[in-house]
Amino acid sequence: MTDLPPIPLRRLDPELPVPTRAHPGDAGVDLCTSVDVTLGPGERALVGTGIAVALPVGTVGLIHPRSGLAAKFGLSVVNAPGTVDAGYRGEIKVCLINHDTERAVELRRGDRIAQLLVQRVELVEFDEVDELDDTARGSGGYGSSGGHAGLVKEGS
Ligand SMILES: O=c1ccn([C@H]2C[C@H](O)[C@@H](COP(=O)(O)OP(=O)(O)OP(=O)(O)O)O2)c(=O)[nH]1
Repeated sequence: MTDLPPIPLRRLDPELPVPTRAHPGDAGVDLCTSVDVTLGPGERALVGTGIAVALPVGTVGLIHPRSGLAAKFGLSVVNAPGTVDAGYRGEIKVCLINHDTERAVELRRGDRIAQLLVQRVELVEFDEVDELDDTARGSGGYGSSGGHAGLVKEGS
């Protein structure tokens, strides 16, 4: 359910299906690879999906991995989530990576390899200042709150 109008989509590869949700209410629509590809352990490849879209300004397309392929084969997206800018009209591509250390992943043309989510984004401007306001977190990050034996608190 959205108040955005339907997003224009071109099938650059008419034999591949229009991306759809696996179930009503799913956040993403599945993207297919337009090519056969075998990824050895640790290998990556940029694959086409055969589709191009015209996203409205104020939205972004995010390319996420599919959790089933990630859990079962170690397949992910190198730059997850990939960013599809509203002004982009080229073919959506997915930079896949096989994180498994032993087994190759074989993908066939038409396999659903990733998912595309469309979200609204704030197109903010930035205002350079000399000082930022104080907060409880301050400049703490990168595990500063602990929660794991390997995350040693600064100063301890
Ligand atoms: O997973 C992705 C990521 C990006 N793109 C396309 C759409 C996006 O609008 C464009 C540029 O992506 P990004 O800004 O992430 O790449 P860049 O390396 O900064 O390239 P550029 O200099 O063209 O912005 O490439 C994809 O098809 N798939």
